[in-house]
Amino acid sequence: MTQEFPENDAPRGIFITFEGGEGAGKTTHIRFLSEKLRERGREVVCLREPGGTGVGEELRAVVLDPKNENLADEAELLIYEAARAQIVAEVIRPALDRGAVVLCDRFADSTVAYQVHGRGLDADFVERANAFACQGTVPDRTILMVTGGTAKTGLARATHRNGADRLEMAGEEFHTRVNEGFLALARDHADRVRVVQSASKKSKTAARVFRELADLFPWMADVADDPAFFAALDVRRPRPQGAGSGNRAGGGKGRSGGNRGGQGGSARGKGSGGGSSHNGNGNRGGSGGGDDRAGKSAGKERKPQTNKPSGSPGRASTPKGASAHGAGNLGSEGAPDARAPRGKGQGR
Ligand SMILES: Nc1ncnc2c1ncn2[C@@H]1O[C@H](COP(=O)(O)OP(=O)(O)OP(=O)(O)O)[C@@H](O)[C@H]1O
Ligand SMILES: Cc1cn([C@H]2C[C@H](O)[C@@H](COP(=O)(O)O)O2)c(=O)[nH]c1=O
Repeated sequence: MTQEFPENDAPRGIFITFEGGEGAGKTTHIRFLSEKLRERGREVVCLREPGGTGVGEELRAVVLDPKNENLADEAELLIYEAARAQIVAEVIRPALDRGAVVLCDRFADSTVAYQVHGRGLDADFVERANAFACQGTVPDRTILMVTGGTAKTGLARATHRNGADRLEMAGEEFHTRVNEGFLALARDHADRVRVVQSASKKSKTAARVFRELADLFPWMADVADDPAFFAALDVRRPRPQGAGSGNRAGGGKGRSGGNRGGQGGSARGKGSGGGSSHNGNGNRGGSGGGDDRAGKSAGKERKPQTNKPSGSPGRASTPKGASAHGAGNLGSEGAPDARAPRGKGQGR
C-alpha cells in the first residue's frame, strides 16, 4: 500500500542540472536563474561538477590539470564518479531534503557525453557507475545549452580568457563527439532534457531557460515574455584590468572548491582554488557576489568561485586546488559562484 502525504508535508527540493559542451553558457545562466529564484525567497544551492565539496574540488584540480596528460580514461571516469558520489551525499541530497533548489553545473549526463561519446568508454558500465554515484538522485530537469556552431565556437568562448584545461585540450573531434552525445541524450530523455540555444543574446537565452522551467516554477511563464526582465544580462561589464588569457598551468579549471554560496563570492576560475566565501561546508552561500568567471581549473582564473551552490555554478574562486574545504558549492544567494540556498517561494 502506498503511503500518502499531504501536499506540503515534506520539504520538496528541486534539482536542476545545466549541461552542454565547453563555453555553452551554463555558468552565466545558472547565476542569473539563482538570483531570480532567491529574489522570490527560495533557498538556492549552486554547484558545479566536478567540485562542490572539498574532496570534489581537489579531484577537479587533478582531472583538469594539463600536467596530468597521461591520466588513463578509466581513471578519469572514476575521478568524476568519486566527486559525484561525494557531492550527492554531502550537499545535494541534504539540500533537496530541506526543500532547496539545487542548480548544478554538469552532472551525470556529462559523464555519458564526455567519457562514453568522447573517450569511447563502455556505455553500460558508465551508466552503472553513474547510478552508483547518484544513489537514486535524478535531476527534475536538465537544461542542455548548445551554441549551435561547431565545437570550436564553444571552445573559443571557454578558453579565450584563461587558456585551456586538460579536457578543453582534448581536440575538436573529441568535443564534436561530446556535443553529439549531448544531443543524443536529449533525444533519449526528452521529458527531462530540454535543449536551449545560446548562440544569440544572453537575454534571449535566459528567457528560453525560464520557459523550459515554467512547469516547475509557474511564475516563470509570466516573466518569460518580458524582455525587460532579462535585459541586464546584455549589459557588458568591463573586464578587470590585467585579465588575460594564458594556459592554465597547474590545473586548469578546477581548483577550488567550495560551494559558492553566499553573496558575493568572487571566485574565478574554474580551477582549483577555493573560492571566496565558503559556508561551512564550503558552500558559498550568500547572495550576490561573484561574477561568472571564476576560473575553472587550476590555473585558469575565471568563473567566480562557486561552490557552485549558490548563485552560480560554481567555480570556485579559489584556485583550483586550494580550496579550503569543501567548496565547490556555488553559493547561495546570488552569486554565481555560489549556489546557494533558497527558501521557499512561490511556485516551487
Ligand atoms: N547567449 C549566451 N548565453 C550565455 N553565455 C554567452 C551567450 N553568448 C555569449 N556568451 C558568452 O559565452 C562565454 C561562456 O559562458 P559561460 O562561462 O557561462 O559558459 P559555460 O558553459 O559555463 O563554460 P564552461 O564550459 O567553460 O564551463 C561567456 O564569455 C559568455 O559571456
Ligand atoms: C562532470 C563531468 C565533467 N567533465 C568535463 C567537462 C569539462 O571539460 C570539465 C569540467 O569543467 P567545466 O568548468 O564544467 O567546463 O570536465 C567530464 O569529462 N565528465 C564529467 O562527468
